[in-house]
This record gives sequence, C-alpha cells and structure tokens, in this order.
Amino acid sequence: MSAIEAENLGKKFGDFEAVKGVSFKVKKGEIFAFLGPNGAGKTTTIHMLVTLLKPTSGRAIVAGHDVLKEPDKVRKKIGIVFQDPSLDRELTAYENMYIHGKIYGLSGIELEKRIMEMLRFVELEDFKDKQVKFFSGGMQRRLEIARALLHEPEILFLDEPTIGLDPQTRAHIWEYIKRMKEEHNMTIFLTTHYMDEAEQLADRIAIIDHGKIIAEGTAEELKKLVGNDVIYVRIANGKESTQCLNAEFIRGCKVLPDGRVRLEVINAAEALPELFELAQQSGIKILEVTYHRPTLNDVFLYLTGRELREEEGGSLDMMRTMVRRRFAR
Ligand SMILES: Nc1ncnc2c1ncn2[C@@H]1O[C@H](COP(=O)(O)OP(=O)(O)OP(=O)(O)O)[C@@H](O)[C@H]1O
Repeated sequence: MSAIEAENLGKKFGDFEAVKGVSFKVKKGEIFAFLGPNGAGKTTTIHMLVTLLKPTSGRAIVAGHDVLKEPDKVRKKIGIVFQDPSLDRELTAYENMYIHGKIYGLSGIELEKRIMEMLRFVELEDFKDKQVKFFSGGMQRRLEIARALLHEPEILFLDEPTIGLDPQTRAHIWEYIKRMKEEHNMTIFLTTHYMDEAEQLADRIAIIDHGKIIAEGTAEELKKLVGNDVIYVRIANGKESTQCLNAEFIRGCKVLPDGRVRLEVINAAEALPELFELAQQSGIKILEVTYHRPTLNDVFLYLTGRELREEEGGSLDMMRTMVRRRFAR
C-alpha cells in the first residue's frame, strides 16, 4: 500500500481553483517532491494532505486513512514542518518540544529521552535551554524538524523546508532529511520551488504549475523529456574541427561558428570515454570538452515555456519570507 494516495484532489477558494484535481502516489520510505513556482498550489495541496484544509473534490489517503473521514488518525501518524515558523519564541527549545510531546500523549522519562534524542539529531542539544527568540532562522527550522519527529511519525511533511535560508544551512537541512530516510525509512513529502532541492533530495518529483501536475518522475526521467545531453568539443587541428564526428553514440553533430563541435548524446558522462577513444583512433587532439545536461529548469521551460528560475526571485523571495514572518509573530 502507498504511504500517500491522492486521486483528483482539488481545492477551490470561491470561484478560484487553486488545485485542479491532482493525482499521485507516494511509496513508503520515499522522498517525494512537489516542485513548482510560487502560487502553483503546493501549500494548498500539503494543507489538504495534513487535514488543515478540506478538499473540494477528489480524495486522499494518508498513512492508510482518508483525510476527510478520519482526520484524527491521519494527524497522529504524520509530522509537519510549516512554511512559516510555528514555534513559541518565548519558550526554550526544550519547552517547545515538551508541549508538542504532551499534545501527542507522550510523558515522563520516555518523553524526556525522545526530546534529547531528537535535539541531538538536529545538533541542538547544547541550546536546549535557550529561548527560541535567540535562535537563527536555520536553528529554528532544525528545531521544527526535531519537533515534527518527536512522536515518531510515519510520514513527514515539509513545506518549503529551506526557504529563505543561506546555502550552508540549506545543505545542513538536506543532510537531516536524507538521514531520516536512510536511518528511519521515513516517507517524506516536501514542497519546494528550488530545483536543486528537488534534485538533491527527491526520489520522485511532481512538477506542479497553475494547480496541475504537468509531469512526474525521477529527476533523470524528467530531464529525458527535454532530450539529449550536449557535449562541446574544441579540437586542436583546425581542419578536423570543420568536420563532424561520426559514431553510433553520437545522435547529432554540428560545427559551431566559433570552431567548436557540438555533439548530442544520450548520456554525456557515459559518452565521454567513447569520445576520447574515437578522437585517439582518428588522430584528433581534443583541447577542451564541456558538457551540458538538461536541468529541471530546462524541463519546466520545455513544458510551460517559462523559466522556473525566473520566478524564484532570489532576494525578493527572501524579502517576502521575512515580511511574512514579521506578520506571523
Ligand atoms: N485561503 C485562500 N483564499 C484564496 N486564495 C488562496 C488561498 N490560499 C491560497 N490561495 C491561492 O491559491 C493559489 C495557490 O497557493 P499556494 O499557497 O498553494 O501556492 P504555492 O505553490 O504553495 O506557492 P507559495 O510558495 O507562494 O505559497 C495562489 O494563487 C494563492 O493566492
């Protein structure tokens, strides 16, 4: 049985259809990412899966229970890290964890042990008695992850887990997420608008745009939608560089005006040794090789005609998050 199963799941806010009947399955122990630009419907979908929003159409089974019929059972089996911070800033890290544990029916030595175990997992045990208001954004996010894991959920939901964090902290959070899967075989559903995040973490990715899933698969499968890898070769002898290279693994070849040869291959990493062998046999000296693999941005561009990267916004994105947080306090 799948950990999560959504069938034509939809949400309307008045006349506006934020999520337009999405269907997908997440296997147990898998990291599944919803990748899409701002406003695509990622948060709305996650909120329906964690029983915070009622779907207006379709259905979803999470950890074996229907989100509409058995929301309490779903909630007991899942952990959630929201996009906006939901910690009590006046309380210490330990106190935030303690309250959460109590809500989930944990107590005594078992609760204390589990709190320390989880604080250790996110490397915050030395800060357990510090008020959260003195924590950096990254420390807060780590504490929220520890808190979400306290009651040993079957599935962890992460809504934009690294939004607004610096690259080093993002990499740190990615490590925790990978370890949760590897060490605890946890099912993880995350939303992100960062291509690198989806690529680094997810076993499978659903690309969502305007409330619809427009493609789904592993990062490799999605990139194959775009086509071949491209290799650029600069050759020493001017004569040969005006000619194309011929071999079975070369799917396309073009001599560029700057003298380089552009080759299309199925997989550049696998083709490179063959290319060097071909060059040696033909007496061609290769001066420079670069290759370009299609990125998830190329996939988004191919599917929508727009760039996912453009919509990321960079510093604008950070500013938006900071403003949101200020109002959330
Ligand atoms: N309560 C609401 N009432 C009306 N419209 C809403 C509501 N919540 C979300 N929307 C709209 O639904 C669409 C999808 O929003 P959602 O927050 O799910 O997108 P998202 O992909 O998570 O993007 P972001 O990361 O910016 O939150 C957006 O156009 C948003 O304005």
